[in-house]
Amino acid sequence: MISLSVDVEQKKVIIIGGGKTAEKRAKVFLREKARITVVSPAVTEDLKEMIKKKEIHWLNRHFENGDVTSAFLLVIATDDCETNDNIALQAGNVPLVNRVDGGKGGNLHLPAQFTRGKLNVSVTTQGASPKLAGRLREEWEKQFPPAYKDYMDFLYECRQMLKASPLSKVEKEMYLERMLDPSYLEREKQWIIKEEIHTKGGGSLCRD
Ligand SMILES: C[C@@]1(CC(=O)O)c2cc3[nH]c(cc4nc(cc5[nH]c(cc(n2)[C@H]1CCC(=O)O)[C@@](C)(CC(=O)O)[C@@H]5CCC(=O)O)C(CC(=O)O)=C4CCC(=O)O)c(CCC(=O)O)c3CC(=O)O
Ligand SMILES: NC(=O)C1=CN([C@@H]2O[C@H](COP(=O)(O)OP(=O)(O)OC[C@H]3O[C@@H](n4cnc5c(N)ncnc54)[C@H](O)[C@@H]3O)[C@@H](O)[C@H]2O)C=CC1
Repeated sequence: MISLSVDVEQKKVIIIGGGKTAEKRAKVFLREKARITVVSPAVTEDLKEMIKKKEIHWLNRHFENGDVTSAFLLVIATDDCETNDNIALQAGNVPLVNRVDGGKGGNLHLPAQFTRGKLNVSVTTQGASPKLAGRLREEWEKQFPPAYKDYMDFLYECRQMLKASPLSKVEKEMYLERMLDPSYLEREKQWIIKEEIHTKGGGSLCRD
């Protein structure tokens, strides 16, 4: 298995099951602006809230064969292994299948993850120890303070400026390396380097 970043915005995500794990998945995919349908005869309080707010769609019944055909990403999250096996069998043409009980027929795991703007850090143990994945996420979150959000925008902006500049490959490399020094988490230092690149012919400069 390899880790990929997948854009699910406006993509159809179908979640079978309405329990605690289904709720966790619905929250993750809603944050990413997917179009979510939950199929389950019962849903958690939080899912009910999301349904009431029309953030997600609910089919209030048990799974039926054919429910999954239009999914871009399917989450199989009932608490019944045989039902999950049957759903997996129906999902042959679904590109992405997350089977939360770790059984056969899934082709992706949800990693433990966090973001700081454009930075996304995620880790998976492929079912060996979800708890270890969570523990690592907690440790790494501490290493990346909230200031990283703006820092990521700064790195992005500088890289675009460098790409548009007439600087040599070696000089560009030097700037890309220098910006990784932790001191550039400070706004004032960010401004200094941006001005420097701009003076040397690198793209436009916007001060917010
Ligand atoms: C295969 C996978 C599903 C998939 O492919 O998506 C899966 C499967 C199962 N998890 C179970 C249990 C627990 N899962 C967690 C936590 C997380 N589990 C997550 C992912 C995954 N879990 C995928 C593998 C990813 C990997 O290994 O890296 C995380 C990373 C992401 C998320 O789910 O949001 C999230 C941490 C997020 C964070 O902290 O950031 C905890 C700890 C806790 O809740 O504190 C426990 C209790 C302790 C324990 O049991 O270990 C059970 C048994 C259930 C039962 O006993 O009934 C199964 C089924 C089985 O393995 O049989
Ligand atoms: N992080 C993870 O990935 C975790 C995964 N799990 C796994 O997730 C699975 C579900 O666990 P929970 O969410 O805790 O269970 P839960 O008991 O909270 O929810 C199960 C849901 O499935 C629904 N359901 C049952 N039969 C159905 C059917 N035929 N069609 C549609 N919906 C149906 C029920 O109505 C209920 O909403 C378990 O297999 C467990 O092993 C559990 C904990 C963590």
